[in-house]
Amino acid sequence: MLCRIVQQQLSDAEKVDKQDDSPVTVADYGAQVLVAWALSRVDPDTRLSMVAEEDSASLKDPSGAAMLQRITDIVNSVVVEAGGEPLTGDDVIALIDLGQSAGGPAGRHWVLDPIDGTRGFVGMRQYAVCLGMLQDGEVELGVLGCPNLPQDLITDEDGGAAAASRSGEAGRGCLFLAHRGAGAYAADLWDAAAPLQRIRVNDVADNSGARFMESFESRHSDHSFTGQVARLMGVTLPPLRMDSQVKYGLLSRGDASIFMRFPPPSYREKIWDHCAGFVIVEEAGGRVTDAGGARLDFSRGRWLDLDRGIVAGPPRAHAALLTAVAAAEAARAAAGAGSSGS
Ligand SMILES: Nc1ncnc2c1ncn2[C@@H]1O[C@H](COP(=O)(O)O)[C@@H](OP(=O)(O)O)[C@H]1O
Ligand SMILES: [Mg+2]
Ligand SMILES: [Mg+2]
Ligand SMILES: [Mg+2]
Repeated sequence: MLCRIVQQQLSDAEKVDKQDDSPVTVADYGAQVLVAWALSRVDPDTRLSMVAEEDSASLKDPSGAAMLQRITDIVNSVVVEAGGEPLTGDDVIALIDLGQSAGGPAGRHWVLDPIDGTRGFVGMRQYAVCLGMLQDGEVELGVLGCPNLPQDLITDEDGGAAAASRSGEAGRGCLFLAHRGAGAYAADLWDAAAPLQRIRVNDVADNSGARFMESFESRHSDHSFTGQVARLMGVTLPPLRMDSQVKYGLLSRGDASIFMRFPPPSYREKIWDHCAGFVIVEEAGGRVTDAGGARLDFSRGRWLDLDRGIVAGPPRAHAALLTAVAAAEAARAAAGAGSSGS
């Protein structure tokens, strides 16, 4: 709800000042504080170990005082409504700092991306609040809150209308959740009493009918390489380009059957960008691996160690993906060798 309020304010303010991206900062921090606050409240006697994206350094600086006040105010509007005591600025900093855990293979760690898809949030597109739970190195729980995502299957060819945000519009707002061994589910994000619906990946028999997903931002994933892989797989539909882990939700629900992410070689993936989505896809019957076929390993701390990129899909499509990636790389290497020799 906090994120939805801020995104709405952002769309109103956009007409005034396009350069001011401080509202998104308020929402990133605000969501991180609220999740840490809610988890601490459930289990007040245990100090949470949390691996989260945001840190409080800039808020501790005197120049961050006004921002800290804005965050505290908006967080308190939600805390008070939930029956809690208002938080002070120091409480807010302490809750943000819970997110500095190093994670690792032992014990319980909550993994949080308070707003995944920040570019989508600012651009009035898709974003997600993403929370996972690691227990002794394995992802046991995952939750994705997707305020702008259509509740119905996406049927338009390129998903363009679905990718764009319709904040507050009826039929938008999905919650995806999974508990290892107990399946993956979807529900109406705005209705806590809504029934959970079991979801499954869609293992299409013929890739020509498959839809593939990738980042909206070409800086985050090489669109030309993924297009080449899709062609080699026989995919004919245009890509569905969306921000954030909503893509893992859509894969789990069967809106699309192929997910690819090939960032620049120097980029290191963070665990909070994939943790919640990973267990949801696996519990929906899918696979999520690096381009070499190794299952993602969240037990190594705040980062993932990957071979090139990430590919995901139902078992049959996933196997076809690994083959096509290898073929696309071989073709690229051959073309590179050819051009350097000429
Ligand atoms: N050059 C890059 N390559 C790959 N991922 C990047 C990137 N720069 C940022 N990202 C990550 O991509 C995430 C968004 O994923 P997607 O591309 O699927 O929308 C960002 O999460 P945040 O928005 O939480 O910062 C960020 O962590
Ligand atoms: Mg992220
Ligand atoms: Mg984020
Ligand atoms: Mg970020």
